[in-house]
Amino acid sequence: MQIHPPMPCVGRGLASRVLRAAPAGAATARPPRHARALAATATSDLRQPVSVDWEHLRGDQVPLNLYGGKKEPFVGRVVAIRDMGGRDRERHVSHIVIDTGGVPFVEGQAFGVIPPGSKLNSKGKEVAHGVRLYSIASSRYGDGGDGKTCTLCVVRVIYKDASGNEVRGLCSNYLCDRAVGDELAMTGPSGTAMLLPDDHMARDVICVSTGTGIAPFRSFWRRLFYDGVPGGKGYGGRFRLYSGFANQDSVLYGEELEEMAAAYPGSFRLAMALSLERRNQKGGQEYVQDKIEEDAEAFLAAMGDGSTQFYFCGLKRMYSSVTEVLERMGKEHGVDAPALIAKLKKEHRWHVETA
Ligand SMILES: Cc1cc2nc3c(=O)[nH]c(=O)nc-3n(C[C@H](O)[C@H](O)[C@H](O)COP(=O)(O)OP(=O)(O)OC[C@H]3O[C@@H](n4cnc5c(N)ncnc54)[C@H](O)[C@@H]3O)c2cc1C
Repeated sequence: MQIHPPMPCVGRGLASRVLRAAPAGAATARPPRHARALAATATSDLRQPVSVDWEHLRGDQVPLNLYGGKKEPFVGRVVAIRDMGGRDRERHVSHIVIDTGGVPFVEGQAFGVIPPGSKLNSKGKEVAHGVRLYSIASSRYGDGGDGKTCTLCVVRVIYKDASGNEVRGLCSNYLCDRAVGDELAMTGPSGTAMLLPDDHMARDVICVSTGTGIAPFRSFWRRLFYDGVPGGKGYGGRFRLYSGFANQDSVLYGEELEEMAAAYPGSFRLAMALSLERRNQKGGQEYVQDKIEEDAEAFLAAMGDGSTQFYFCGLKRMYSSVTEVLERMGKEHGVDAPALIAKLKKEHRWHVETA
C-alpha cells in the first residue's frame, strides 16, 4: 500500500474538489437571549491563542473524505501518547496526539486508522486490514493551536472468546501500543452526523456520553472554551455534559472538566454518573440516564426551546436507556418525548452516534 504525506497546510484556498455539501447539523437558529449575559459570568479565561485561521471551515467548507477510500491514505505521526487509565486492563484508554501535517477537520468528525498487515478474506484472498474510525477529541486547531495535529482517545478492546481465550482488538491495541515518532496510515476526515451548527458559539449544547464516547465532546469543549480565535468573543451559550464512567479511575479528562467548571460556572455544567461507585435514587447502579432524570424539567424544557442542540455518543444500550427514561419523564410532565425527538431530528438538533 502506498501512503502519501498529507497535503500542505490547507487554509482558505482548500481545493473545492475536496469539499462537500453543508453538514446536516449546520441548520441555523436564533441564539438564545441569555447568550451575552452568560459569556460575562466566566471567572477566568482558558482560551489559548491559535496560530492559524480555520474559521472558514463551516457549512459547505467542511472537509470530508480527503484521504482513504479510493484515494491514498495520509501519514500521521504520533507526537504524544499518554495512558489515561481505565476501569481495568481491558478498558485502558490512551490519549494520542498525532501530527497530521495540517489535514483540516472540524469538531465532531473522525479520522480513520488502517492497522498494518493483512488478513485472509472470505474467499481466502490476502487483503489489507480495514479502516477503523476514531472520533477526533481536539478542536480543528489541535491541542497545540497550530492546526497541525489531531487528538484521539482510544480504549483497548480486549475480551474473552467463547472458549475463554483472550482476544485483543487489532487497531485499538496497535494504537495504544504506539510510541512518539511512529507513523500511522490514516483516512478522513469523515462524518457529518455529529457536527456543531455553524452558529455554535452562541448555541446551547447538551451532550450525553459513556466512556470514550466523550471524545467528540472534548472536541466541542476545546472549541467552545479553549480556542482563542482572533477576534473571537468567546462562547455565549450553555454547554451541559452528562457523562457516564464505571469509576473514578476511568474518568476521562477529569482535570479539564474541573477547570471548565471553575472557570465558566455560568456556561459549563457537568453531571457525572459512576456506575460501579454510586447509587441512583432508587438504590441501583448510577447511570448517565439517572443524571438526566434528576434534571427532568430542565432537560425537557431544553428539548422544547427551539434552539438547543443534543448529542449522544457511546454504547447503543446507553442510548436505548436514555430514550426510555425520556419517555417516562415526558409522561410524568405531559410531554410526548418520542414525538419531540422525531421533531428535533427533523430540525437537525438531535445527533446520535452509538457502537
Ligand atoms: C464513528 C466511530 C467513532 C469511533 N470513535 C472511537 C473512539 O473515539 N475511541 C475508540 O476507542 N473507539 C472508537 N470507535 C471504535 C473503533 O472504530 C473500533 O471499532 C475499535 O477500536 C475496535 O477496533 P479493533 O481493531 O481494536 O478491534 P477488532 O479487531 O476490529 O475487533 C472488534 C470486534 O471484536 C468483537 N468484540 C469486541 N468486544 C467484544 C466482547 N467484549 N465480546 C465479544 N466480542 C467482542 C466485536 O465483534 C467487534 O466488532 C469508533 C467507531 C466509530 C464507527
